[in-house]
Amino acid sequence: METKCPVDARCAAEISAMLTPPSPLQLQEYFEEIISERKCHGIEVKQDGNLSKGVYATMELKEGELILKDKILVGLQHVPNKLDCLVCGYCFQFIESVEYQIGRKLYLQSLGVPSCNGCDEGECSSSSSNNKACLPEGVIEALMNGELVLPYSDKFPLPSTVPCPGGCQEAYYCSKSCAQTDWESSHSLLCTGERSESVSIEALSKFIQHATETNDIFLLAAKTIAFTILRYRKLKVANADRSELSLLLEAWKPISMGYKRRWWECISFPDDVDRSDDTPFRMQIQQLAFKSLQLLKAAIFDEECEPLFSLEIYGNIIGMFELNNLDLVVASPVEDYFLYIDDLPDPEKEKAEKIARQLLDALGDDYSICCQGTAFYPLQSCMNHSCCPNAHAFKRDEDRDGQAAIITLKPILKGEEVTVSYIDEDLPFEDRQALLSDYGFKCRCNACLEQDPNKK
Ligand SMILES: C[S@@+](CC[C@H](N)C(=O)[O-])C[C@H]1O[C@@H](n2cnc3c(N)ncnc32)[C@H](O)[C@@H]1O
Repeated sequence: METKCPVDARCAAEISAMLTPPSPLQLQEYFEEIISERKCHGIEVKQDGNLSKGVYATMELKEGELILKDKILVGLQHVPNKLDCLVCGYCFQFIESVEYQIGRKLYLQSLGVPSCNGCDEGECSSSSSNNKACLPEGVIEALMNGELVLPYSDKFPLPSTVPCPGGCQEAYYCSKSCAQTDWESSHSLLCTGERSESVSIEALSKFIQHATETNDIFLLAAKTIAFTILRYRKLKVANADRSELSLLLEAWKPISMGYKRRWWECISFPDDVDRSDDTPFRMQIQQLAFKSLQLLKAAIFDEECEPLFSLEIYGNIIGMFELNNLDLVVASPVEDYFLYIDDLPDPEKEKAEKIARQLLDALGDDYSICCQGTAFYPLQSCMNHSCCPNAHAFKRDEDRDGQAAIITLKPILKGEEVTVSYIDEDLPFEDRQALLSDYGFKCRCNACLEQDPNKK
């Protein structure tokens, strides 16, 4: 049976206003501001005749050019990945020191905490299953408390850790400014520490537990809702005379720009479920979202922002993450450190390897895992797919935080659309179309038109 949410009926008019796509003018103004803020050159966001937006070149672009670095609007490090990498909770750069990152991982391994082999999207492996060498006593502690400094680690400096100002001991930052910005943008409502501004820390913990056990996309949806509520409160202080709805729509504007559909309607159908179970599967997903929403409501409800707690809005927020294919990946300095040692000339290498080799053996195959998560990038999420793309997301050596970098793959003419591939474009035609059907469209790029067996 379809899940009914009372807020959907009570706030129908507000929800409809929130889900109405922005007008071409609103869209143009919003993205012009973002493009100028990000100091990007040579691109614009435009709608086509069907009101679907895309990114277009406003000048000739050369091959290999960085065309945009996009900041995260809301982002999240995957929960299992938190055990492998300690990163800033706002900008997602690695923090503390190479020694601490290694020591922390070894310490968690020694407690039997499973490691998530994130970069390969592999399965979580239990550390005890690998044949890892033991280290002399006290090495792990010395790595973590700074007593053991590894040779050449000064070539890979990391910012020291700043704890969450709310005292939750779960979020850490690279600077006071990242801590403050995250606090003001969403964390003050989602913090479980003593300074939390949530309605109930107990309810919040229940919501977090449910999301951790089911799908951490709910944590990202909660961040989006907290972000909108906090923007609403700030706007209200500065514009006391404006109506609640106009303030809510203004607060919601950055999210309103993202392409959305209801999560239970657009979620990829799992391979291991019988196709005839499509309807029950989608109803189950809707029920799961409703359960999560009720837990979140008990934790951070704000009456003036009630439409944000409707299943319709919650489903559309999660669907936005589902359809926008925006992985958050940050390379680990631990990997760079070991590669650096390996590249040293002798006799420096021989000396440095004495300790490096022992650490590598103790860490095992998963010695270095990148930071992995999901994020919403306002500009990158406007890019359409092509199986013969002219740009791609590519992190250069200097890209050490969660920002997305888009680089051209070939020269792009003025007025041409800038496209990326959402999938592995080297797959055969049928496999590509099957994967793209999860995004709700049939690709008609030149490669697909050429390879379509049914082409006339
Ligand atoms: C990340 S958004 C891209 C921006 C989107 N066109 C918009 O209006 O916001 C992904 C969605 O755009 C549409 N899309 C992307 N590439 C497409 C393509 N090659 N052909 C048709 N639709 C496409 C699909 O609806 C997809 O779910």
